[in-house]
Amino acid sequence: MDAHVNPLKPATANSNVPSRPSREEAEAAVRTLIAWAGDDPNREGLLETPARVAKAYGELFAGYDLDAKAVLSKTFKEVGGYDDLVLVKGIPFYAHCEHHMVPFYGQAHIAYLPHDGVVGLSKLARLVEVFARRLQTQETMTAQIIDAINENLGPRGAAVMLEAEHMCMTMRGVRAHDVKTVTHRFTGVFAEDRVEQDRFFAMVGHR
Ligand SMILES: Nc1nc2c(ncn2[C@@H]2O[C@H](COP(=O)(O)OP(=O)(O)OP(=O)(O)O)[C@@H](O)[C@H]2O)c(=O)[nH]1
Ligand SMILES: [Zn+2]
Repeated sequence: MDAHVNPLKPATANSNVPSRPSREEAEAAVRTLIAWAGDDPNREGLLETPARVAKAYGELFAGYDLDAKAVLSKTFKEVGGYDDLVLVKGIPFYAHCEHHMVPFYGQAHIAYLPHDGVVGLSKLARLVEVFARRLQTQETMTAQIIDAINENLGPRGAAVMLEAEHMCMTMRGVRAHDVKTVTHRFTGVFAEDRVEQDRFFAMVGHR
């Protein structure tokens, strides 16, 4: 998926904030953080780092320039009358927690019960990218994914589960290793029917 992300997005493309600082300002901020960490931004090994970090941010936070509606715009109706559950499980994602700006990463499992056609399977993985490549909480990301599915596909039901490890809990802070945070949300038939929920959990393989 990374190959489709533009690492050099223009500084003006974000509609969520009034304006972005220039690339030069972003690089200066990185130099400040290097000095704040205790190193010398002028030593040889760090000279190009601000430029690399700015470029990396273009990739890691590309989600601000991605649009869920565009990702889910194309559907297919010719599926032989198939209208049962579609589950795409184990979609890997890397996000950054909005509290510490360090990664949390794991897998997303997305299911829906089609109403009027199905969406290309890759689009569900792309949808995860739209929201993962931002400053996030796991709860917000879970809600945003299912809201986008409901708004754009109008399914009879949808289910989203995220399982993630938060590096702000492992490499700093409480240093609780191997802790997984699980969030899930059900809407439509999945919210109303425990049998559908259990089917989702069983198919995801969640114990
Ligand atoms: N609910 C939720 N909390 C998160 C997420 N990512 C990080 N956090 C938590 O955000 C909280 C921020 O707590 P604060 O007390 O403001 O910050 P802090 O002093 O750095 O907290 P510690 O991590 O406990 O050292 C921490 O408990 C994190 O574990 C997330 O996706 N969802
Ligand atoms: Zn955090």
